Parts: sequence; structure tokens; C-alpha cells
Amino acid sequence: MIVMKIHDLAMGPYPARVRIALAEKNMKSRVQFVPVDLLKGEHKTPEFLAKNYSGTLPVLELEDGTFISECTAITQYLDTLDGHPTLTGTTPLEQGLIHMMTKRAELEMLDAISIYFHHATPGLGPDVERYQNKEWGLYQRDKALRGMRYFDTILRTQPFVAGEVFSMADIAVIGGLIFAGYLDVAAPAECDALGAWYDKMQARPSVKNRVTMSDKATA
Ligand SMILES: N[C@@H](CCC(=O)N[C@@H](CS)C(=O)NCC(=O)O)C(=O)O
Repeated sequence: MIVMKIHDLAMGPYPARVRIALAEKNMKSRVQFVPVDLLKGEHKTPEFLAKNYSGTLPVLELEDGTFISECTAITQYLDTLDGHPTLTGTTPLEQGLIHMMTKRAELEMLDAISIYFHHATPGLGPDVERYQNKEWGLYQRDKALRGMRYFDTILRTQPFVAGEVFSMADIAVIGGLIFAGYLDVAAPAECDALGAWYDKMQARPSVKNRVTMSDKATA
């Protein structure tokens, strides 16, 4: 019984975050993926902007027509839907730390890599990238590298980004490293704790199988 739609792009680093969360929650069979072509600028059309004012993917569409965008908001919704949150924390302390580290992963790494992509590389192409500032993009790439060093220091002292258990914060850092990998932005050589953690993350079925064969056929 499919009751939800996810508007996304199978290979996208932000969509990957929701795909990983869905798999971790064993909820993939409850959603139908609706592909959106970023290279054609489908996410900037009036029809799409009516779903998400920010013009980004992913967007969750509920059966009653409600749209939820932002990976953190979607993950929180999915995680609490079954009454057994496993990704966003159960105690006030866990929730606070996971929220903080997720936001930090976005601010210090994932979003910085995204800005580098949109400003200092051809990005989604001239029809979609209407304004580019290369200097700003390169500055953000360096910020992302500093962020990787920060997460490396964190992962030297604890097994997961927000503490002792896998959470939404790990998924956000994974998204950043997926994006960095697409752009050949390698983590600084000394980040061996981050590297070892990422190897472990890539062995998780939710991460490994986030793009299916049928996604690849339509990508
Ligand atoms: N803050 C948003 C960011 C989403 C985002 O940037 N998604 C990418 C897809 S990988 C996108 O839609 N990029 C298109 C663009 O910015 O033009 C979230 O967490 O969902």
C-alpha cells in the first residue's frame, strides 16, 4: 500500500539522505519515487515551486496533499511516523545533540559542497545556474574541507557523529561525502577516522542500496 510520494533524483546527494532514512526505517515499500530532472530545471518551474518554495529536492508528498521539504523535516516526519524514532533521538538530550550535529553537517560541509558545485563548477548548466560567483564557491569548498577535519576529530572519540548510535546526523555527513565524491573533492589525507567511519557507513545496506537498478535505468 503506497501512500506517500517522494519527488527526487535518484543519484542526488540530498535525496540520498531521505532514501537512506527510508531504508533504515524499512519504509521503502510505502513510498513511490517521482523523478525530477534538475538538469532541465524542472525544480524551478511554477508547478514545482508550488510544492516547495525553495525549488529543491527531495519533497515528500503525503496522501492528503501536504508537501514536506527539507531533508531534516522529512526524516523527522518519517522517523516518528511509526512511534519508534531511531534516527532523531528519543530523549531531549539525544534529540538536541542529533539536531545540532545534523545542522552542523549541513552548515559546515554538505551545504558548503553544494555551494561549491553551483558556483565554482558548471553546476546544473547555464540554463539553470543563473548566477555564479566562483570566488564564493571556492571559499565554500575550503569551508567543507575544514568541516571534514572537524568531523574527523569527532569520529576519533565516538563511533557516530552524534554519539553512540547511528542517527540523522550520520546521514547528513554521508550526504556531504557523497556530494564531495561526485566532485572529486577528497577529504584531507589526515582524516583517517572520517575515512574509516565512511567505509563502515558504505557497508550499511541503506547506504549501499540507495539507488536501485530501476533508478539507474531511468536516470
Ligand atoms: N536544504 C535542502 C537542500 C536540498 C538541495 O539542495 N537539493 C538539491 C538536490 S541534490 C537540489 O535540489 N539542487 C537544485 C538547486 O539547488 O538548484 C534540504 O535539506 O532538502
